[in-house]
Amino acid sequence: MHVVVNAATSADGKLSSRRREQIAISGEADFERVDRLRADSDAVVVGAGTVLADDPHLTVKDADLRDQRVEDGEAANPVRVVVDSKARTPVDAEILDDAAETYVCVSEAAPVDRRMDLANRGAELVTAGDDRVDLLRAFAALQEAGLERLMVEGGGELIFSLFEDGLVDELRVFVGPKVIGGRDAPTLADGEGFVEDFPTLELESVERLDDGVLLTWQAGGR
Ligand SMILES: NC(=O)C1=CN([C@@H]2O[C@H](COP(=O)(O)OP(=O)(O)OC[C@H]3O[C@@H](n4cnc5c(N)ncnc54)[C@H](O)[C@@H]3O)[C@@H](O)[C@H]2O)C=CC1
Ligand SMILES: Nc1nc(O)c(N)c(N[C@@H]2O[C@H](COP(=O)(O)O)[C@@H](O)[C@H]2O)n1
Repeated sequence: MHVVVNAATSADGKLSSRRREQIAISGEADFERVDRLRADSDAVVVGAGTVLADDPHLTVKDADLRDQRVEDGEAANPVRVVVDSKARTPVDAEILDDAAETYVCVSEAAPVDRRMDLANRGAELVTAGDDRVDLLRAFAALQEAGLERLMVEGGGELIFSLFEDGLVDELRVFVGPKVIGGRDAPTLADGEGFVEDFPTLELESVERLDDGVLLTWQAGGR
């Protein structure tokens, strides 16, 4: 399995504002790059916080890229995955439409009726962990289901946990020309934060894109 974390941050490292509303940080060229990365992935993964905040669709926007996937024998869109400990994903969420298959990874603490609602909406449920999703087990289940190339789009809580569990192979960050600010605004890696054994990265490339910069790092675990 190969896990790429992709995100866009403001110049001051925020994923969005303290209101947690979706903000277009990427420009046109970066959104096109993200679309190509989605098209090259088996699954696009987000946390429940991102679903609740953004109601994303997580599909490939360019019809030519979708056609190419179908020509290659794949579904038009990659599988969508939500990491959602308490099964809070709304049943009318965009990611539960029929544009692609959707997996919801829940913990044992997720209420049974919520799990049933999601299953009735066609979601494939993966249960791993007691109070919160055990990412190592959940990702192993995704791999068993044939999902090898994973793209994680956020948000900050999920990205931190993936680094904590040593699950990140590559980090791609578009740093855009905005200052968002705010101590409560989400950053690239939130969670508890590290105080030692900081994950280290190896810089692979730096590319000017739109009015920002794309940084590509290889992640070496902890
Ligand atoms: N600029 C960008 O590229 C992106 C920005 N965003 C922004 O990020 C914000 C959402 O991020 P967050 O609030 O951090 O939520 P998040 O998307 O990281 O989801 C956190 C949730 O994931 C679930 N979860 C289950 N197991 C977990 C585990 N082991 N570790 C961590 N989480 C686990 C929990 O339900 C938790 O509440 C929104 O404001 C959204 O707009 C989100 C994605 C990309
Ligand atoms: N790459 C990137 N740049 C930005 O500026 C962003 N705000 C995001 N957000 C992510 O994209 C998701 C929306 O996807 P759909 O357009 O609905 O398919 C959003 O939920 C974030 O994960 N990404």
